[in-house]
Amino acid sequence: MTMENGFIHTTFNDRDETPEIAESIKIEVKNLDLFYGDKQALNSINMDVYTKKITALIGPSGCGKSTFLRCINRMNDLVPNCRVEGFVGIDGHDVYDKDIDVVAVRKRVGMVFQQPNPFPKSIYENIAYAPLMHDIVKKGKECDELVERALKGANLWEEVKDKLKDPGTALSGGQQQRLCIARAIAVEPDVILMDEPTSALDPISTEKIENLMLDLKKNYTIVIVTHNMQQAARIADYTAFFHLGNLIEYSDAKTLFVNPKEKKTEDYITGRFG
Ligand SMILES: Nc1ncnc2c1ncn2[C@@H]1O[C@H](COP(=O)(O)OP(=O)(O)OP(=O)(O)O)[C@@H](O)[C@H]1O
Repeated sequence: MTMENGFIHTTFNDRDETPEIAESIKIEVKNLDLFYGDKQALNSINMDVYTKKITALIGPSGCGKSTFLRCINRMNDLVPNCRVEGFVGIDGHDVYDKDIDVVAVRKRVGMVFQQPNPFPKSIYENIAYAPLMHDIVKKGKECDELVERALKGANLWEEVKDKLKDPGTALSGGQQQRLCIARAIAVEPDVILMDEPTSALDPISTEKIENLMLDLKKNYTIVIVTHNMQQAARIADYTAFFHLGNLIEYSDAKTLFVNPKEKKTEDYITGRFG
């Protein structure tokens, strides 16, 4: 389908014409405020993220997309002077509950970053390290099978099956990013967060990752930050537009791109600012 606003000429990929009526909620965000020191970076965000869907976060630089993404697995805990108020729930469990095991949260919520960041270890060890540490598998056959499964799940197996002992860092950028995705799915998360996962990649590697995301959403809930609106239109089921720390509009992707309700959203997607 061709976009009607004249700016993005793309087709919507693999998505129903009308969204399902009753989606199940995987992540519930209520009245979320975030401060870096005195500076408020997120203002009372309310948003439900739906199970086994791709949700894209878009908006101009500095609007809070990455900050919001990092709230979901508490990566912002690692930032000094960062304070979070409000509720982030995964399957109804408060991620910021004082008794919650943060390591367990990060195991359920995997993350893939802008720059592929394989460990300085072999391809095999990149995948096996966390599952062995978390006692998900035992060394040997069980672990070998998991490594194969994760690499197949990330559409990388055929390219690396004969060189599993080679360093992960020796792969191409696109292969390294798929290795990082394989590493994320190896611990069997529910949610995968992706922070501009293709911005460092060439168009062919980008297409492979986008196709991979469409495969992965059969099993995982995916939230992706992207600067690339065409990418959001191609792959996302839902899209959220942020501006200056506010969630301006959130809807199924088709509505947001073709028939946005807010003037600010329309101005952004038609290239008037940002
Ligand atoms: N560690 C930090 N300490 C202080 N301020 C920060 C920190 N990280 C982000 N910010 C500020 O918070 C705001 C939101 O930043 P964030 O990186 O979340 O935006 P973004 O929409 O992801 O931007 P970009 O698209 O450029 O990555 C910005 O004003 C930024 O300067």
